Amino acid sequence: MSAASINYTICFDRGCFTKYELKYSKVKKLNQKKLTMRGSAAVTPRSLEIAKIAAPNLQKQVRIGVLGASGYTGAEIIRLLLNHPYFGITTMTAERKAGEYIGSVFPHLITQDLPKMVAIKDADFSDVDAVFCCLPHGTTQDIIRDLPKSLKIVDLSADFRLRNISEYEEWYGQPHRAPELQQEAVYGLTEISRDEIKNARLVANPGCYPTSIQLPLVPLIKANLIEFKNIIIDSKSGVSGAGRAAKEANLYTEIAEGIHSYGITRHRHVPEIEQGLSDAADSEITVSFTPHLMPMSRGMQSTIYVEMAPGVAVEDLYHQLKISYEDEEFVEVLKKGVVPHTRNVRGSNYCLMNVFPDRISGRAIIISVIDNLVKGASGQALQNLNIMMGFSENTGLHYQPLFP
Ligand SMILES: NC(=O)C1=CN([C@@H]2O[C@H](COP(=O)(O)OP(=O)(O)OC[C@H]3O[C@@H](n4cnc5c(N)ncnc54)[C@H](OP(=O)(O)O)[C@@H]3O)[C@@H](O)[C@H]2O)C=CC1
Ligand SMILES: CC(=O)N[C@@H](CCC(=O)OP(=O)(O)O)C(=O)O
Repeated sequence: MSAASINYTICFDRGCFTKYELKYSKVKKLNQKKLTMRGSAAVTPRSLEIAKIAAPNLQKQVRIGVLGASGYTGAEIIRLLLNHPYFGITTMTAERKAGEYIGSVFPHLITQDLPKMVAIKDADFSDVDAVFCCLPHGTTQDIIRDLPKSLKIVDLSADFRLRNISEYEEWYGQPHRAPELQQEAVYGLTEISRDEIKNARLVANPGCYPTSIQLPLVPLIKANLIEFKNIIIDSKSGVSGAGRAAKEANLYTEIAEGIHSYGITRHRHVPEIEQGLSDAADSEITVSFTPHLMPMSRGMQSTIYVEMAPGVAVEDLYHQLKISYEDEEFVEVLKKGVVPHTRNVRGSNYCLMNVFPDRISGRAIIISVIDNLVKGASGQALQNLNIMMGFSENTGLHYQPLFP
């Protein structure tokens, strides 16, 4: 920028266009979906104003599609993307809510100018570089199979998480219809697999429970600090984990003022957790896993009971977690004795964890907390796409937890 003039670029996506056209007479409405203006202007209050608006838009160089924008993880990725300097939303899809604007489905987004949601069959992927696929598992395989091969994809569903197709079919109760894509998919537990994620076209974003469980256990298993048997995991989730589609079991009266277990011994995250832990151990690990539903909208805690390897003390587990995550922005091993609370990660991409001695000698209790919709879904998905597109991993993820 010279002292006398200022370079500006204005890149208007559909929806944003009219707003700025009214505001800045320099911008002529063209009959285009997208208009990019470049030039220079004398430094005046107006040109500075244009540049201020233009700078972030200029940089929105990656065009994003959100499939399943009308669901909880879709809404959450939109919330995060709206503050992302390089990713701009050009396409959004819905099923029942197709034809509606996001603000009518999610009023907390009503102030945002975003494209109308369309049915997937009507979506135009010609102006999309990457998609977040926020669709129910089972539906995702067919849809991803038909997307242009040039697209980078982060799939939030479980469809491509299990390498073993027959295991998928057993736990999800349906045939896998895109096994060839499964071979290509990279399991996207960011802190553990970022080197593979960098070169991936299709990333299978981990489940929320498996994220909260593998983050603390993988480093301890890799360091041989815990026994590979008798791992007991007790997890608790907020109700948004079940998605937005109406279900009787998720009515306020069924959830409020109580807590209950579900999926005992047969929850579909068991094979995903065991796959990750077995990879870390390089031998087969089985776990006891029981999820619970909590009367809160978002948040997740996993309490994990382990046996330490002979001669290992709780301090060794703590030290290992500390050194494993000392350079990680989104995983925080708390000070000794501090108990992680789900309320301290709400709305953020953080995982907080700590390890405590059990009163039974030789055993330890690990606690980790995440926001199921952020680190457990959309936040981690954004972390992964940042890596896939060559941006700094934390871009657009500087949200501090909400309080209260
Ligand atoms: N909620 C969570 O905490 C987490 C969820 N996930 C996974 O992310 C995915 C999305 O979850 P979530 O956002 O909670 O789910 P929701 O039920 O809230 O949203 C599902 C979305 O998919 C759309 N949809 C439903 N059926 C179809 C179909 N047949 N074809 C095309 N679109 C369809 C819905 O559109 P419409 O509403 O318009 O019908 C909606 O936009 C799931 O696979 C889930 O398991 C992963 C980690 C955590
Ligand atoms: C509370 C609740 O119902 N949670 C969901 C898990 C969350 C989720 O969406 O699972 P994926 O990450 O595999 O998609 C469940 O138990 O099936």
